[in-house]
Amino acid sequence: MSTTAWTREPVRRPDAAAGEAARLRQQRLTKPPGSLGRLETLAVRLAALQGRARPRLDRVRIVVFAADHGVAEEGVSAFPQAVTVEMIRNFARGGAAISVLARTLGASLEVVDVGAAADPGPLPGVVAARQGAGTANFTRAPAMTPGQLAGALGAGREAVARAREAGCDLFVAGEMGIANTTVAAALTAALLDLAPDAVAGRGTGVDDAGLARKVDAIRRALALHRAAAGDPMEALRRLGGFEIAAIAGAYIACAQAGIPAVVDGFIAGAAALAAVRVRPEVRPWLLFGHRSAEGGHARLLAALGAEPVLDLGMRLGEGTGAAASVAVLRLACALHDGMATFEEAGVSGGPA
Ligand SMILES: O=C(O)c1ccc[n+]([C@@H]2O[C@H](COP(=O)([O-])O)[C@@H](O)[C@H]2O)c1
Ligand SMILES: Cc1cc2nc[nH]c2cc1C
Repeated sequence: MSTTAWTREPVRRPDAAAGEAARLRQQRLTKPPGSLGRLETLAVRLAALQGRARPRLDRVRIVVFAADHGVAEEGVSAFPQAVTVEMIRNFARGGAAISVLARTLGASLEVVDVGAAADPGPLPGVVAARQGAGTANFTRAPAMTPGQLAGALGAGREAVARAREAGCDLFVAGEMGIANTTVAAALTAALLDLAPDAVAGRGTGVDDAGLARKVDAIRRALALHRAAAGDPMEALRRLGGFEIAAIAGAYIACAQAGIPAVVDGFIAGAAALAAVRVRPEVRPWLLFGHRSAEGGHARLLAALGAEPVLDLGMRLGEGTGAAASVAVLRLACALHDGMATFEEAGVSGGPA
């Protein structure tokens, strides 16, 4: 039987010397100091995380974790639950937004079924790590049993192990799960002690009545699981979801393996919050790809002290916002690696 003991194993520390070497190189490149703004600091950060003065993003791994949620029966989504498994098939056929972004970036894409309500059966590029046919409705019971939580966290860890084996400069976790904005909002509210209406948004596009049902479902769930709020692992078990726990597990495993991860939108952000609350040393390994349009994401980012790379009004999930940011991160690395120094170019006014 799987356990969560591995989540307490040591986490790597970023390489301060590689970061400092990258910072000094940035000062010598042919531009006024700081003029490339965050393209400079992102390259320096990636250098420290990858332990090399010239970071590279040649091998990007994207993993979409998919699962269903018992709370969907409360009428909190604009779409039916069947969309989760239908989208798993769409990922497998290469027709989803993240499929296009992965192809365009030359990134490898894997899908992990952590527990959609319907079993899609064997599909190319889809790993079955099913913990059940969706979680329990958390307005009535804990979302997961301890065994399911351990299995879901382990599914994330195993995805990182496969990524590492394939060679991985950067890990992107995406998610797919009808009703998971309700789950992410409940978890965020519990971990940040916020009111349900401060974190609930329209998700896939619920109307006013749907939003009211969502706020009410979160309110009832927080009341039922009140005692777990101070224990992030228990909050994740009671108020989380299979794909959210898998992503939290993946972030912890990335920090243990020394692989930087780019966090996607609101749902991945809630997983990041849970991972950081369980293991605060995970935080330096996380870059934040974008600010989602979903209500609540801005507060979540603020609580994590995170400044996202992009703000494009996206709210799709699947890892799409993080994947879009990879293009910018690659530009940061290319500038850092390819620009001439003042000395090389014979340009005056460089550092002494
Ligand atoms: O990533 C985000 O910020 C985001 C914001 C809104 C919706 N989503 C996606 O939409 C689905 C959840 O929306 P909902 O309305 O069913 O809770 C799920 O599959 C997510 O990937 C994702
Ligand atoms: C079609 C569709 C695609 C998605 N991708 C992520 N969440 C989604 C939700 C819906 C409804």
